[in-house]
Amino acid sequence: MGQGSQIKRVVVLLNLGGPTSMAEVGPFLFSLFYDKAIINFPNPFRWALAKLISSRRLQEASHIYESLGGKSPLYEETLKQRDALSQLLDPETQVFVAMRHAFPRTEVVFEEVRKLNPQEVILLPLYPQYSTTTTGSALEMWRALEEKFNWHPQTRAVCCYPTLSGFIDPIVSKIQEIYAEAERHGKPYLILSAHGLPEKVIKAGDPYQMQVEKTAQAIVEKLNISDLDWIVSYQSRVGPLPWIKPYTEEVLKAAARAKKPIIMVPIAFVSEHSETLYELDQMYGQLAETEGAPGYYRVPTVSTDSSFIQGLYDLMSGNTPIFSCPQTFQKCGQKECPPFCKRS
Ligand SMILES: C=CC1=C(C)c2cc3[nH]c(cc4nc(cc5[nH]c(cc1n2)c(C)c5CCC(=O)O)C(CCC(=O)O)=C4C)c(C)c3C=C
Ligand SMILES: [Fe+2]
Ligand SMILES: [Fe+2]
Repeated sequence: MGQGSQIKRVVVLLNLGGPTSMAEVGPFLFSLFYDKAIINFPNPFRWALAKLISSRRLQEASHIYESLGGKSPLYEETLKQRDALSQLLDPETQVFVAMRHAFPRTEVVFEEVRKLNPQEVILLPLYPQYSTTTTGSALEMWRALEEKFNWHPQTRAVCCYPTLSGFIDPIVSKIQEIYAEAERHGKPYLILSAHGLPEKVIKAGDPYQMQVEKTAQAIVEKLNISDLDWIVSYQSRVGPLPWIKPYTEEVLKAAARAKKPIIMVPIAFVSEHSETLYELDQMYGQLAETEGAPGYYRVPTVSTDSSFIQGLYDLMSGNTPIFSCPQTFQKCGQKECPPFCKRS
C-alpha cells in the first residue's frame, strides 16, 4: 500500500446492478427505493415507503428474474466490459465494477480501492445519459464515502456521453443491418426506447430526457435514411406516478396495429439485462405479435463492441473532453453539463 503501490490508476465502472440470485431480489429492490435520488423523503418515512414499495414490487420482479434463469445477467455483462477495457490499459491501471444497488456494492468496492491507494481514481458511469437517479446517485455515494473515510485521492468523474461516437456508431451499424431485413415487410418504424423517469424528476431539472433526445438525434442523423419513420419513447415505468411520455408500450401497440415492421432500439442501456431481455424481447415481442406487427426486431446493446470499449477508453483518458468533468465536484464549464458537474 501507499508509496510502494503498483497500481497507479483505478477506473471504477459505475452501474446500477441487479440481483445475482433470487434471494437478492428483495434487498436489491429495497436498496433502489431507499435511495434518496429515487424517493426523496426524510426518514423514517423513506425507510417505511421503501419497505412498502419494494415488497409490492417483489412478486413482479421475482417473476422477471425467474424467467432470466434466477438472476440478472447485468453483473456478468459488466465484467465482460471491464475485461475488454482492461485489455486496452497498461498493467498499472486496474478496472473495478461498482454497483449502486447490488453485488458488488459501491461501499465494498470503495474499500478495496482505498486499500490500493492509487494515485488517481476515474469514475466512469455505464449510463450514457446523466440522471440524478443513476449517475448522480452513484457519484453522490462515492463522494459520501470519500467524506466518511476522509480519503480524497485525485479523482475525475465522467458525467455522461450521450453523443459519443463510440456509443452511437455501433448502434447505427446494427440498425442498418436490421433495417435491410425489416424492409422486406414494409417501411420499418424505429422505436428508440430509453428507460423512463417520473415526470417530476425532469421538472426538478434532471437533464436525462434532454440527453436522451440528443442520443436519438445523433443516431437518426448518422443513419441518414431519407424519410425515416422514427420516435423516441420511454419504457420500464413502475409505480402510480406519471412518467415521461410517450410510453414505449403505447407507441409499440399503435405501430403494430398500423401493420408497421418494428425495429426496437434501446438507447439508454449499454448491456443486456431484464429491461432488454425480458421487457423488450419477451413482453414487447409478444405484444407486437398479438397486435399484428408484420415484424419485430430488437437491436442488441453495444456491450463489448470494440468501438464502444474504445469510446470508454477515450472518456477515461480525457481524450473526449465533451461531457466529461475534469475533476470530481469541480466546474467543467460544459453548457450541457448536469448540476453535479457545475457544483464547485
Ligand atoms: C437509464 C437507466 C436507468 C434509469 C434512468 C432508471 C431509473 C429508475 N428505475 C426505477 C425502478 C427500477 N429499476 C429496475 C431495474 C433497473 N433499472 C436500470 C436502469 C435505470 N433505472 C437497470 C440497469 C436495472 C437493472 C436491471 C437488471 O439487472 O436486470 C427495477 C427492478 C426490475 C423491476 O422490478 O422492473 C426497478 C423497480 C425507478 C423507480 C427509476 C427512477 C425513478
Ligand atoms: Fe430502473
Ligand atoms: Fe461535465
